[in-house]
Amino acid sequence: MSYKIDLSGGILTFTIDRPHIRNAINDEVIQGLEELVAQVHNHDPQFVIITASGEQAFCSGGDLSVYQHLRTRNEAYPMLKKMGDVLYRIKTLPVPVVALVNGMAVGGGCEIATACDYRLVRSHAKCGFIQGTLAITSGWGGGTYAMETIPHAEALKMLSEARVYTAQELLENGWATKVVESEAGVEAFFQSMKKIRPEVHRAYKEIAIRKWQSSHLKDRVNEEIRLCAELWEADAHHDAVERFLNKKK
Ligand SMILES: CC[C@H](C(=O)O)C(=O)SCCNC(=O)CCNC(=O)[C@H](O)C(C)(C)COP(=O)(O)OP(=O)(O)OC[C@H]1O[C@@H](n2cnc3c(N)ncnc32)[C@H](O)[C@@H]1OP(=O)(O)O
Repeated sequence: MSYKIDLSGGILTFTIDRPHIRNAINDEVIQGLEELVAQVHNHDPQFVIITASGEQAFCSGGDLSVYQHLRTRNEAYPMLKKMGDVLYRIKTLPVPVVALVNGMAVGGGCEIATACDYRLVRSHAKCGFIQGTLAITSGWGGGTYAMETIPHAEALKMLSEARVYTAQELLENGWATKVVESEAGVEAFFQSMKKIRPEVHRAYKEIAIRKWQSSHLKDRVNEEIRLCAELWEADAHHDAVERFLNKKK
């Protein structure tokens, strides 16, 4: 299985479990995220955590060995939309969603972390919207969420530079909630959050969801997905993916 879902101490944890491929996202992981959303509504946890196996990567984005076969905008759109839809459902879950960024989060991996309410970033982790180096934009909603999460200039810079940022840089631009050296830092975060009753956390999440609904966040995400699909079919994108996949051959 490419993922794990565990419930413990009122926390539902989703772990991407493909460390050999830097926890890249394939269709099975997308289905797992859809299962995560269903389990939140079944088990009523206090918090949701999204993380990944190993220390090297949180997530390296879409699995290029699989998605390289999507050539046209019409072929790419269904994958982008399916992942974009489940990421929106994760963002609008009725409880706080915490990304434990255990390692590199690049491309769609950075989008997943950005969709979460909080980002606890390990000090060695580097994260960035590197889609620009593949001649596309974010395509799962992450660009829209970045504009919601950090100041405009910082978001536009992070998206447009298409590079990885250090944990310290991510703390300075507001993307990282906290840089954690070890599990103790994560534990301290949850001990603090658990001092407040679940119904208060849910009420504040409701306020955020109402803001996103009234500002048509979902429509903005859908436009991002459409634009990414358009750029996807250009030779510049396919050539960049080809270079990555052939880099070691
Ligand atoms: C809308 C979202 C959008 C989309 O879905 O298209 C994207 O996410 S676009 C961005 C797609 N992701 C990338 O371009 C990142 C590609 N990966 C890397 O740049 C590096 O792997 C990095 C920086 C994440 C880690 O580098 P490191 O040197 O630590 O590891 P390797 O590069 O040697 O990778 C180990 C092994 O995993 C394979 N790998 C890594 N990432 C991916 C990926 N996203 N898709 C497929 N395969 C991936 C890599 O090829 C190596 O395989 P091996 O057979 O061992 O050579």
